[in-house]
Amino acid sequence: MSANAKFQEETLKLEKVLGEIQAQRKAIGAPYTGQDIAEQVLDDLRQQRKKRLEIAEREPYFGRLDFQEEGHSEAQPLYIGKSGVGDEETQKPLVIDWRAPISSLFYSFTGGDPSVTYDSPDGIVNGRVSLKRNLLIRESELQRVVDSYEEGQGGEALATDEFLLHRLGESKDNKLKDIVSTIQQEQDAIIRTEKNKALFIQGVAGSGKTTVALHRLAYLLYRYKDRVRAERMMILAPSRMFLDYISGVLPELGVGDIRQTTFEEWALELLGGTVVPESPASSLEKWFERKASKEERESAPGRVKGSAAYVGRLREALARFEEKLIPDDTFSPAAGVELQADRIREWFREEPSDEPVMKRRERLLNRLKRWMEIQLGRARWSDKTIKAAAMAKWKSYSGKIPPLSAAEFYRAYFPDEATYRPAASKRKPIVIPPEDLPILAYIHLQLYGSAEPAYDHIVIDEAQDYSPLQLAVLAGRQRIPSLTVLGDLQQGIHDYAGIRSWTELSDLFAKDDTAYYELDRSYRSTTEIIEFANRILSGMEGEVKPAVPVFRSGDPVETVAVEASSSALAKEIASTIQAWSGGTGISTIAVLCRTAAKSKLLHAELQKAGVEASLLQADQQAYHGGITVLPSYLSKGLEFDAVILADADRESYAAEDAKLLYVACTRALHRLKVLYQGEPSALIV
Ligand SMILES: Nc1ncnc2c1ncn2[C@@H]1O[C@H](COP(=O)(O)OP(=O)(O)OP(=O)(O)O)[C@@H](O)[C@H]1O
Repeated sequence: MSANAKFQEETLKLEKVLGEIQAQRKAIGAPYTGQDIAEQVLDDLRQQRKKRLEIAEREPYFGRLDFQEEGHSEAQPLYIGKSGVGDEETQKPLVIDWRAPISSLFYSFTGGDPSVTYDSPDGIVNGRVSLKRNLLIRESELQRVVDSYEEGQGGEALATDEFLLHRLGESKDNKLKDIVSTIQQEQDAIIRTEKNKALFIQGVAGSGKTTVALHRLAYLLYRYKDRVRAERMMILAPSRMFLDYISGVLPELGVGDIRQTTFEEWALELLGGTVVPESPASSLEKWFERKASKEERESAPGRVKGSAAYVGRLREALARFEEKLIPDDTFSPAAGVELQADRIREWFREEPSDEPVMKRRERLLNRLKRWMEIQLGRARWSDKTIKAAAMAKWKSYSGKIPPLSAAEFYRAYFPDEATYRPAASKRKPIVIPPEDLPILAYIHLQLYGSAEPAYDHIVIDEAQDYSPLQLAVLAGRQRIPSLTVLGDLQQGIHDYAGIRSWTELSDLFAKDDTAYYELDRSYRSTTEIIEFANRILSGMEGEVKPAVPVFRSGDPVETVAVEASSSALAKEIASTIQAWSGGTGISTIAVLCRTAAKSKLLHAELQKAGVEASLLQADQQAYHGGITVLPSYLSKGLEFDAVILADADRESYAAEDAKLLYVACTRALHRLKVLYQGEPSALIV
């Protein structure tokens, strides 16, 4: 069939599907505003469906796979889209949800042998693929039809996926996008991994970790409909700004209501406003605005206090506390009415051991109250004086089992290590160093538990910056381990608090409960940029894994010496920005400096040179796109069409700064320019 005929065929198909979607959408009326609760619930579902149909109307599907199931006489064309749409009359699927078992064929089939199998809820299904077609539909218009496999046409899928390259070549705005139409085989395997695993993903910069984790959440909600709820899922990311950057992906995948927060916010909420951390900006400054030695980073409080060994010490202290909780005193609410300490201890042990300590304490005290009521008998209990005296005894006994707060507990059991000052008053929060926050969260959960239900699934992004303690705190909020933990050790610029190897985290789980994947293909940057970044990696200590580029060629990376004056630097940057902005498909540009202080100076200098740029700082809530000046350590996780590294000199990026320089360079999609004044960093020569 000619390309024209294919286009015609697909145009007709699209008209038919759009007609059906529109009819279904129109049949759902305006939102219900009445008081009937049952009707409200039903309408909520209807409105959710309407939203999905609206998304589907813009782009109903992106792929077609012609599949002949074993035992069937002919191949069926399957259209795959972001959500499934059925023909209301025939009840047959018009569009199949990308998360459906059969859709996995679209992602896993890359040509070669057309005999394929996929896992369905009823078992393995065998069959043959005769066509794999990509369709680009934008705003309900068919724009491109590209076959990546057609039976009898050579047999091999195109070596480089034209569709993928087209997508990667596009310029980016200030938000991460979904990738349903071009999910790659190795990414699909991660997305579809079974729910009950602590899944660890080590992936090079730009390998799609964040994107894949978000798609996995959408998949789990679809696959485990009956067991998983969006309200019981959580995404943890390093900052509010990063959360804003990824905020568009889930709604586009038809997923709402998932809690998206940072570990810090989550833990502070858990502790109910009793503590506040020292400013995070000042802690970043401590590690990035001046050089910290290797020894300093290695023995940093975050490393020591976040280690698995420290979790062990906390656990042991909590066990000691519990052991000694019941005092040796006899409880005697009235003359001749006594309960020995051993008996009370027995009662305490009878409380369910999976309940937090303080809940058990409360139940025990209530039991004592009931006991004393029975022992005193109705006549004496109704005597006000006797009752008041007994209650006073009960109160004084309760006071011997004090309900310690987490902060009080840590001070009592680790007096040399809890360096914060006690609260000035009950209403004032205690100011704590950042490394104590996970400790207090851990203690609080053991003592008091949480009012929230357990989490069905937790995603932790940039997990190389997490300590074993932080992960232990989170895992404690699940009944069964179900986590997606992703990061890149090669980008571990916060190693003063994070890990050196994934086993530090995975060792917290039973072997059978864990799964580990590596992603080494990088989709973000051009081959030239990836090769440049890989050279920086090779200067790093220990085992390094270079990123493998998808073959997408761009302009060479330029390394330019600039005259040693701030105005010369600003002039060079201004002219680069001007050249790049001239219709080369570049809309976001980052100018990266080694520190926040330098970024501020350069930003002012650029303004003088007539460049309209925004300055991005540590406490920022959102990244707005356009031209941005920021310190390189804040660029982690983000991406820009083009990056200018303003100060790649020997002093700014010494050998131990390889990770930071790697992060900075791998933010660029299409263009990278590296400037230095004086001697260039040894990492780039
Ligand atoms: N299969 C894919 N199809 C199209 N684009 C993709 C694909 N996989 C990843 N990308 C793109 O690559 C870029 C990097 O993705 P993402 O930010 O998720 O990677 P990451 O591994 O989390 O990166 P980093 O660790 O460097 O922050 C994004 O622009 C994303 O859209």
